[in-house]
Amino acid sequence: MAMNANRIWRDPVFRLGLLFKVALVVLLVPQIQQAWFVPFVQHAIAQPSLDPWSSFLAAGGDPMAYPYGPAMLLAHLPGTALGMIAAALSGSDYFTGMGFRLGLLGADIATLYLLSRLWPERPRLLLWLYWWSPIALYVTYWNGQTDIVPVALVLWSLLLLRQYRVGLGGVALGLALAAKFSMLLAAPFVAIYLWRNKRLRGLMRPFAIACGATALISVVPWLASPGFVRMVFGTPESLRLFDLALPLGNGLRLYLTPLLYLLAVYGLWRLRRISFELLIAAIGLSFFLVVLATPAPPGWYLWLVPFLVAHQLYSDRSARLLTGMFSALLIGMHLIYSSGASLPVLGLDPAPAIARLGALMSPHLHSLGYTLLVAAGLVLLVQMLRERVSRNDYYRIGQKPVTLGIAGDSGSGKDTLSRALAGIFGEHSVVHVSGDDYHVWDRYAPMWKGLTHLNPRANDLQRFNNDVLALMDGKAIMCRRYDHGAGRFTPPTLLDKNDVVIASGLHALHMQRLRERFDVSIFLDVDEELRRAWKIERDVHQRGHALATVLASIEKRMADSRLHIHPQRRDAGLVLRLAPVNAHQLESSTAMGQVRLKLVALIRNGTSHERMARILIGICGLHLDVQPSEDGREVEMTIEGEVAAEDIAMAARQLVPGLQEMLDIHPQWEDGMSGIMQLLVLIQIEESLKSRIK
Ligand SMILES: Nc1ncnc2c1ncn2[C@@H]1O[C@H](COP(=O)(O)OP(=O)(O)O)[C@@H](O)[C@H]1O
Ligand SMILES: O=C(COP(=O)(O)O)[C@H](O)[C@H](O)COP(=O)(O)O
Repeated sequence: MAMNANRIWRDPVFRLGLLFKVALVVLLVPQIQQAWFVPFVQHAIAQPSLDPWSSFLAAGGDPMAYPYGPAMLLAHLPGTALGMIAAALSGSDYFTGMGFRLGLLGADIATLYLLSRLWPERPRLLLWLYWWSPIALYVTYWNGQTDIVPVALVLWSLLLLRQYRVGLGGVALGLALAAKFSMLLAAPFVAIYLWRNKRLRGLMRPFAIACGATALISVVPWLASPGFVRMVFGTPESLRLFDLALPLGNGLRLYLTPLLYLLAVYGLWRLRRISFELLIAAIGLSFFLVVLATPAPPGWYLWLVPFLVAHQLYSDRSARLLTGMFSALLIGMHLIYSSGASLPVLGLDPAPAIARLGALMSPHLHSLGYTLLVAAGLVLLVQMLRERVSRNDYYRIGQKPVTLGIAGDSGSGKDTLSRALAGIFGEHSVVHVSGDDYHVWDRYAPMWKGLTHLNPRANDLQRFNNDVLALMDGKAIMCRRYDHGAGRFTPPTLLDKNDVVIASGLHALHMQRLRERFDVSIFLDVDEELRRAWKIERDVHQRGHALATVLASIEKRMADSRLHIHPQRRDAGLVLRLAPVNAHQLESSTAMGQVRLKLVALIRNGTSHERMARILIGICGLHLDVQPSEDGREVEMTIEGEVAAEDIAMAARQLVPGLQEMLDIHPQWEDGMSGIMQLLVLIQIEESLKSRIK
């Protein structure tokens, strides 16, 4: 990512833009900076005080001069101080304003850098869309607003959030709030994003503490200052949120902007899981709603620019056309009706000519122009809603749980694979239903003299299927557990819905109605000698059975295994067969964990295996033998070799990048064939989710 940032600095489009912006900094003197912002910051430097707001008012300053918090002042100090030094050396106060504007150029460059880190794929297009953005050029350099500072801080916070650096991310958002309180509009969306993603829920507290503490430390000390309260809280700007209101009689008014904003917050809350991309879309849409629903000052439109850039980066030409139209209408309107800049170095001041043009515009024409602007904005907002949300892959797949069915004989590794998969999604996001919990009787029932556990009649498969289908539909179930230690059932407990449903059991793929609903159906077809060795090891040492009992049970179950368990193999989308590389290892006294295994994977859904094979060989250093079927609908891969968990993680980033946000923030990847099975299941999940989108 940093490489793209370096590419940006070297790009002629950046360098030309920088030259152009330096020229604007030198030549343009925005009225609001000259009349308000610069005198305030200059006073804060020349007359240092812990309460610059009261000090400025006491010196006869304009109460409208600086409606911003301490963080904004902090951002303006360096440039302005430099400018004041240059002014003192040169005897021309012009440099003070230039220093102030250089500070804004710095925030502008920081914003470009942050955008290049957030969306690194197309750096050249990003330069055209942001660095030459007409709205950004107009708001920051012609109108002279300083919203670029809080916008940069919000983007910094979002980038840190995506990197899970929530402490610093909270501080950044707290500083954005302390620069301009309106940035509070973004906070509910960030909170919902952290809360709705179980993998991120634990990050919410540190983020909120860091953000709240920073905002409080940055603002509370000045709440006792009458000057601060008057200049920062008393501004008419924040009251614009209430301008759009429906009169309901008796002085009662329905405020539409807060209403629309709250509906946007609720809309995000309704989503099950929210990707970072959806978070960005939601914040951008809410800013857009607020800006369109109020007679927003030009600075508020700058809040939209990063989100319009993201929209244009990932949409087609129509998004750029619509954004261009919206920008032209916005700038056309505000050039006439908002303050601008003069060019004293060139002896130019377009203000009188613009005022004359404004005088020609009747209120009707002004309203017509504003209506056109809002109409273009609404069309753009609807396009963003459609393309950034409704068509968002994550949005379309994320609203239903991912469901996995794992069947196999006793001791074939169903629970082990279930635990390994829960390790990469995070236990917090997985609900696991085991077929053992649906045995009709406990270990001591006399029925087991006649029936084996492998007989479907010894299991309440109807309830198993209904419960799994309920979880697939996002409903909670009541379920008892079979305790293999005691051989008894535990009392039923509530099993809540979750993002990933894993249903493992002897008969998990037995019922067609259920089998067809799984995103991935897996059959563990372990080498028989290996399975016996595993089962004996486990049943004797973990479940307390006598060796003779286990051996007798294995023999007794052979018929039912062939009759009821193995037929499920033909219905599985993914058949995984673990076998010892050297069969004699099982005969010798090799410890179970030392037996080197190979994996034969039969993949039935026509997954393109070429890239997978390349990465398993290239990144994981494995030996592969790939046998596609004649019709290309199946492929059998024999995988051998040693592979470390970190290589599995790297392969996953390459093979299933789209699933990264579904995994835990610290996925527990496994070494060896277990890790390969984790990877193969993820690949099948992605294939299945793609079919959901079609
Ligand atoms: N991939 C694997 N590698 C090594 N040992 C395994 C693997 N899968 C399962 N085992 C071992 O086999 C035994 C049975 O596994 P388990 O998951 O309980 O099977 P099941 O749930 O199908 O009855 C366990 O003791 C486990 O340690
Ligand atoms: O065959 C199985 C199924 O479990 P699994 O597929 O996990 O082997 C077990 O023997 C029964 O659940 C009884 O358990 P226990 O023998 O503990 O009473």
